[in-house]
Amino acid sequence: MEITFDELIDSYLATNVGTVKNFLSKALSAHLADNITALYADGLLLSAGTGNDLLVKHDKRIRSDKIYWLDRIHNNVYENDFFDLMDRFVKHLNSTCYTGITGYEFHYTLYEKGSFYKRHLDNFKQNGTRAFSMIMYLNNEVDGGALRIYQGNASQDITPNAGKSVFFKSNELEHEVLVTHLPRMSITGWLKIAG
Ligand SMILES: O=C(O)CCC(=O)C(=O)O
Ligand SMILES: [Fe+2]
Repeated sequence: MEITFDELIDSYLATNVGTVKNFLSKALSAHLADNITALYADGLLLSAGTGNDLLVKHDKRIRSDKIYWLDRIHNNVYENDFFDLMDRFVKHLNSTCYTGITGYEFHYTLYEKGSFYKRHLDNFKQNGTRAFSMIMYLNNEVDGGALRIYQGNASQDITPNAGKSVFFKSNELEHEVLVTHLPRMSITGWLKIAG
């Protein structure tokens, strides 16, 4: 069993914000970064929306990242390694914390230089199906682009280094992505409970 799983869960239980370095191996994060770079070069990344799926807005004043949804159907060997890792993590989380996660969704995210995502909650509905937010960073070089997470009057900044993962409850913690001065790459997703 990956020790990073327990480190991520323990830090979540202690502070409401789980973080762990090397959730993704160096090799896997490098391959995933290559994939997102290729998708970007091919023009396959889309402007991300906000709000629910029925009413997707593309408001560049709120967020300016670009995304690409991951799916096992794409049959990419590294993306499937990522999904295998997530399957092991969800199984471990459910068996140790009785979280009842039944699904997930993940997308690649690219913040071009100058991009950001203003303060928000990932799940603003009482009964939304997004239970936990989870982000894995793919960048070797970082300049700006911290993830700022708010709790009460306090906030903490998380530097988006390659391999690091962040994990928190989707309907509890407001957060924002500060302006990045270099391209910033990640996989962003949600662990879901039945709706
Ligand atoms: O990339 C991050 O650090 C956070 C992204 C985020 O908040 C989101 O996509 O909802
Ligand atoms: Fe978010």
